[in-house]
Amino acid sequence: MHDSILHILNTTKTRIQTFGPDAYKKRSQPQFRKRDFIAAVAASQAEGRVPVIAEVKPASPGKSFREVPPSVAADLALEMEEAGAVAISVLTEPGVFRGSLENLKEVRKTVCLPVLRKDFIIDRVQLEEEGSDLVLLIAGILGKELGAFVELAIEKGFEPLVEVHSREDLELALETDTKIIGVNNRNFETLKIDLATTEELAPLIREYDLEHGTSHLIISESGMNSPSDVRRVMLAGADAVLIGSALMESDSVFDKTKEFVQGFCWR
Ligand SMILES: O=P(O)(O)OC[C@@H](O)[C@@H](O)c1c[nH]c2ccccc12
Repeated sequence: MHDSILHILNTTKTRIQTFGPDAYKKRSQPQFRKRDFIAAVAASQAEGRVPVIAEVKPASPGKSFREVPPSVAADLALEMEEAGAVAISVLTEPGVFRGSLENLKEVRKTVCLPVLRKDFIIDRVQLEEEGSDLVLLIAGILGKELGAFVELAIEKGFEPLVEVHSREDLELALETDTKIIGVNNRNFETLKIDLATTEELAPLIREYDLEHGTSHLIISESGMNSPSDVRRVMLAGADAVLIGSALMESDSVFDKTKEFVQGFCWR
């Protein structure tokens, strides 16, 4: 693991210990009607759009994009929605990524799209926090506990998105009940991007599904800067893409999102 990721895991652990489980209000079920991400992806494809999950990301390791208080998060998400994004991802990790649960809450109140909570979930108590439609669970971090976290997430009313980066991660993911697998093109040890990660893993997921009569939605995550990057991962078998930095760095989040959404016809 890269130092910045280890730092995040440590501070997350400390935060949970400091505030203690009592600080987390139990989510009353059903908390709200979950927005159907899988249906949204199908609708987007049927309309000829590229399904883009657009990410509200104030910063990333070693890089700061912009100050994002909740009102700005909501405005950005609205621009993304109006430009045709299929869902919004909101960073809630408060240290390195400078996200917040307030941003998540404000975004979900403002847009009609499904919302993904992007964080480092390492403790069950985090699944009692602010609601979202989808929650990210990272196979490389949860390891053998992944299956139990997927079950709990489902029980709590979230749609899990299990993130993988290697064949070992993928094996763990395929043993769980997740319907959505995110292939992260960024290596958590070096933080380097390689879109070939999707080219390697997406076909393995397709093969698995054919053999087992199952069906997984594949999201290619990280490192896409242009419609041609998106084309590459879609041709490799991704159903949708997750883009943060390229949008946050642009002068117009609306225009940039639109560029990706309208990108090309891949069929
Ligand atoms: O900014 P990018 O390269 O477009 O990447 C977005 C998203 O994939 C990335 O933020 C991400 C993927 N997995 C994560 C896990 C935690 C925090 C962040 C992430």
